Amino acid sequence: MQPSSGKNVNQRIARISAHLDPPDLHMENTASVSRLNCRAKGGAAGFRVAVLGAAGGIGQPLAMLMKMNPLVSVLHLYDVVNTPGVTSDISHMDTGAVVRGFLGQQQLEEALTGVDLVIIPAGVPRKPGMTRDDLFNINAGIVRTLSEAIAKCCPNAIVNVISNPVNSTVPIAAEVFKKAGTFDPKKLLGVTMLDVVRANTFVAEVLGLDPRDVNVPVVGGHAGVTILPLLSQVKPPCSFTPKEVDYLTDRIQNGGTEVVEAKAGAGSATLSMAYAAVKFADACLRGLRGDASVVECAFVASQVTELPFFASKVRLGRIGVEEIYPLGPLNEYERAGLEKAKKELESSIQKGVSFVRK
Ligand SMILES: NC(=O)C1=CN([C@@H]2O[C@H](COP(=O)(O)OP(=O)(O)OC[C@H]3O[C@@H](n4cnc5c(N)ncnc54)[C@H](O)[C@@H]3O)[C@@H](O)[C@H]2O)C=CC1
Ligand SMILES: O=C([O-])CC(=O)C(=O)O
Repeated sequence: MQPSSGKNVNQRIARISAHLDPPDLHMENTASVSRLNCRAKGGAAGFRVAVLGAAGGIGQPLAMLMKMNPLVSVLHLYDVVNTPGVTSDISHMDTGAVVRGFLGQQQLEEALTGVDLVIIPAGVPRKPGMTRDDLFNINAGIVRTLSEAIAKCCPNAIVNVISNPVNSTVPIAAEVFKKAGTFDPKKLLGVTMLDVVRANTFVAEVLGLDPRDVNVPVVGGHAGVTILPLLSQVKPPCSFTPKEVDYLTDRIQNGGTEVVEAKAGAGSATLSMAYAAVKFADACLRGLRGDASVVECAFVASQVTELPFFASKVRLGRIGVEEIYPLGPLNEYERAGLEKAKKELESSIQKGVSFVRK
């Protein structure tokens, strides 16, 4: 019995292998990967996406949700630690995207080659008592290194920057791309979607609505007073008392700190951020596919104000950011908030620029 059952198994493997493309070389580097971890024929058509920092608190659920996205055909998971395990785990999900893992700096370029969208949640998160700017010293260097590799390996990809402080890391990426001669302002986007997601949730609570029916534009940047919700432009149209405006503005601006404090040293928002990142990445991919009227808020190179970068509503299309919308009519409260936001943003942007130019 023994020899014949072994033979049957081998025949079965041979039959399955005949339906598979050549083995995925990247995966062969990982621990328990067999010949069967190859790309199945008939895998979904779609976009190629890389997640840099894929083994982290945001990276893992983000990778899982991207594996569930029908617009994704190939998902590259890169980190400096633990990608073999995360890749093996996620690759068992019976969704269309093929998952490949890349571990360590020596595999970074391979992870980036040929991708359409790069999502960057790599870097350290806050602990209670820290500001996002306190992360600059570590995360600036990480984003610079990753951006250099992007400029080299996938200069035409759309780049979604999540790593904090976003107000500085986006200018850092822009400077790296400028140095490399690859900067395309339409393709570099700082992810501020979590501010919109929070604003929709908190406003819906106050109004007694389903958050899915609420849309709050949040402009400026992604830290404290630079996060400027435009409560006068909420859809559906509504009004708030001055007390509600104060409460909502404060809660939206400090939503990140609320989570940092609740996690008490164990990091910052990861699950809601992964959700927001995937919502935003999906919008970028729908734009790339050619869908009409894909509009989201993002921190981009902009002429909406006198600052070189600013978050506002943008229309996403085949080439990335196809249109940046003006802020629209602001009330007095929002105009005062805008002045405060610009002051802080200016120095955060300059700090990022100087980091690369120094
Ligand atoms: N834009 C936004 O709205 C938000 C941004 N963030 C930021 O996202 C970043 C990541 O947060 P978490 O996932 O919670 O942190 P984490 O520490 O759980 O994960 C970060 C991951 O990055 C990896 N990493 C470190 N250096 C790397 C490098 N050179 N190349 C590739 N990967 C590298 C680490 O190994 C780790 O797996 C933080 O900077 C955090 O402040 C967090 C929440 C919201
Ligand atoms: O607050 C943090 O450090 C993480 C973050 O950006 C957010 O949750 O909005």
